[in-house]
Amino acid sequence: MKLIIKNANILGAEGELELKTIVVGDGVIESISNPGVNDALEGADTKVIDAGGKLVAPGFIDMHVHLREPGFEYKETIETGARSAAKGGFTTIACMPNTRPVTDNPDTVKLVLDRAKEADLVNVLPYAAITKSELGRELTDFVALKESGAIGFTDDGVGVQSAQMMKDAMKWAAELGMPVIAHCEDNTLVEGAPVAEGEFAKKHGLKGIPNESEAIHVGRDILLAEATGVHYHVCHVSTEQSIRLIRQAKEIGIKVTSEVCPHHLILSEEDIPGLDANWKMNPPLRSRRDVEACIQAVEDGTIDIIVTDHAPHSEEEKAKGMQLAPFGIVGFETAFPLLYTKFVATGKWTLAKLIQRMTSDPARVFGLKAGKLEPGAPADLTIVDLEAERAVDPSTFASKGRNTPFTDWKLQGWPVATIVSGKVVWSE
Ligand SMILES: NC(=O)N[C@@H](CC(=O)O)C(=O)O
Ligand SMILES: [Zn+2]
Ligand SMILES: [Zn+2]
Repeated sequence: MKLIIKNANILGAEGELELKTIVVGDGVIESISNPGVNDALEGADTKVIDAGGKLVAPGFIDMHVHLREPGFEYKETIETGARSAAKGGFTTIACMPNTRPVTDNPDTVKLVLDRAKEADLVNVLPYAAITKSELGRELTDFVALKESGAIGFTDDGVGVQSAQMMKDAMKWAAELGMPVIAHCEDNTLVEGAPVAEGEFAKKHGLKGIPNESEAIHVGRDILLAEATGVHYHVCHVSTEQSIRLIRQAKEIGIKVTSEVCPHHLILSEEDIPGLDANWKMNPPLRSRRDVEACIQAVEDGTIDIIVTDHAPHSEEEKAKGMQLAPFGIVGFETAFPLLYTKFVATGKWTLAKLIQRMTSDPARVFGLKAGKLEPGAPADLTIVDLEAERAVDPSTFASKGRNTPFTDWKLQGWPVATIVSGKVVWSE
């Protein structure tokens, strides 16, 4: 059966919107034509969606998410996480290995892939751990993990503290042609601190996380990437200093790429309203200066992609308060409207630039066959109502997680339908 999407506004080569008809067959885009050209195809064996002039974009790709299964199903499952992703317009997501057991063995990689297949919603790409149980003591079996379907190695949730361990990991990964994805954090500089150094920490008598705790690892790892030739990708960049180091490394041709989260582009520590753990995440909200540096870095390409770091936790856990609650906020269902409202509707970025950082750029960085609207590409599509405006209401989330600092924010540009391999996996 063919799928025909009529009255689709798609981004043209110059970033302008053009009304087109998209024809999908066998899960693949067959053609993109001017209105009317393919009317004859409409018939018995076709399903027609009238997009009514709404934006039809390549499905969003999120290369940093936490699905919590196996082990923490009370926070999220692969199915609820995948549904939440679909609701946010994402069609491909890459999940972190800080599950229980940690995804440090082929069986767990396979379990994640099997559950994702059963859920049959979005494409789920698993990362595997760099070290066993993410304890930083012993490397995992990279060859077996690659064979089982892992797409890269990371100990996200914690930094790899030993430089020698990181160097060995990079050597092996380089040999296998796999990327190393790093949560950059020096434990000796952050012990027990729940928020960033700054006015908020001072006012509430909390220990502060300094910027160097991130940038020290970024600098160290760039040197190790240079020495080993690995593709090194920096997780959730949040400081001016990290950006300076990445910019310089790119200039001299080291294979480094990086990502940033919507909250680090929009919120600073000055915005935290009080001791509410829905504002607690790792890395923490930093200074306004850091936020501006992150925005600048997305604009000039120092930061390649935008990711959510979707990190659901239960309400009980988040109720433990700023000091004791776990780090992390949910991200799928607010990401696009937040970025559209703050950067595109205000005229700071073009729509094409935002979409690029969420689709073709992640596909380029990680070598995925996705992220583009063209004949032959998988029919992974997102339909977005750029006019729709409404307030964020966590009680409506498909995710089990309700932990967001954006409750009641009035946002514009909401996804209305998500299509994966030509199949509608979510619609309003
Ligand atoms: N980002 C977070 O604040 N938390 C993540 C871990 C991580 O991404 O480092 C989590 O797993 O909850
Ligand atoms: Zn992390
Ligand atoms: Zn993470």
